[in-house]
Amino acid sequence: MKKVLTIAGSDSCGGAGIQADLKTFSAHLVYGMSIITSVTAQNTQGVIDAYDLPVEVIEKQIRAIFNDINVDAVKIGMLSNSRIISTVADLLKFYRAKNIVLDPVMISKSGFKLLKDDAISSLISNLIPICTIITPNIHEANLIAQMDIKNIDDMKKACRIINDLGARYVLIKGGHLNDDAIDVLFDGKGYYQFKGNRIKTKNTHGTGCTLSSAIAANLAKGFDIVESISKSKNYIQNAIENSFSIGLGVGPVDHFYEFRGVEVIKYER
Ligand SMILES: Nc1ncnc2c1ncn2[C@@H]1O[C@H](COP(=O)(O)OP(=O)(O)OP(=O)(O)O)[C@@H](O)[C@H]1O
Ligand SMILES: Cc1ncc(CO)c(N)n1
Repeated sequence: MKKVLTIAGSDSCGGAGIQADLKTFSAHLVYGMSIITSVTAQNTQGVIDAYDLPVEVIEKQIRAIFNDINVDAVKIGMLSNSRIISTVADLLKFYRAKNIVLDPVMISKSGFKLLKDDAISSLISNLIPICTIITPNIHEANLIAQMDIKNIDDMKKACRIINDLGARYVLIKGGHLNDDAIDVLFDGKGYYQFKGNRIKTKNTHGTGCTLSSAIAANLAKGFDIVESISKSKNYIQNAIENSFSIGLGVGPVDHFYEFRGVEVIKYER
């Protein structure tokens, strides 16, 4: 059984963060583990508050896992301040963690800052150089590459800039542009486009968390980077197509659509 670790924040309503990551791992039939960095109070209408765990507690969780278990892939989500970022980076380096998928979470869909403004430079200098792949959305890519991305050509330019900062693979997600949901990968040499059809729904809570966790699960299973992204893009496309409402605001995607097939075996008495 492949073992995948998420280092991220808790989302009380279960659509994003640690909860989305663990659901995604389960749906990919890998064994999921979690390091909680922050506890958020949030629902489908937004993030109400966030409480960061002390770095000592985060460090103890990471040491507990790596001192005992061989981790096949790591997904990094919400790390809210520069002390947490440098602690996580130092420990992942120390334990020689492999297949690190960095989702540089910065701001929630409702506008709550999940990363302090002054921590972006720490994310760039500490985490980008050690990750296997970084998966920013347009807004995050703008801040990291200092650009104003408007189209696919701009996405390509930003990919190259972020690759120069030390990320081996860069996947910029086009969910926030208009038209099709096209994600662009740069592998240091060339570009790949992963094209999804834009689905008209408000229920897209946790799409970024889900995509990055799926990539980590697929890398753990041994697929190469392009195959891992391609499978994960299919997974998120189906998960959004089957998304649903659970409250008044932005609902979650369906991690387990594949398990909801039509029942073919009935019983008789
Ligand atoms: N309406 C949509 N239809 C189809 N695909 C979508 C849609 N919205 C987002 N996606 C896809 O979902 C994935 C996540 O992208 P997105 O840009 O939403 O991430 P994000 O902003 O980091 O998400 P999060 O809200 O979790 O922070 C990408 O593959 C993107 O193309
Ligand atoms: C804890 C958490 N991580 C990530 C996101 C993504 O937006 C969120 N809303 N909450």
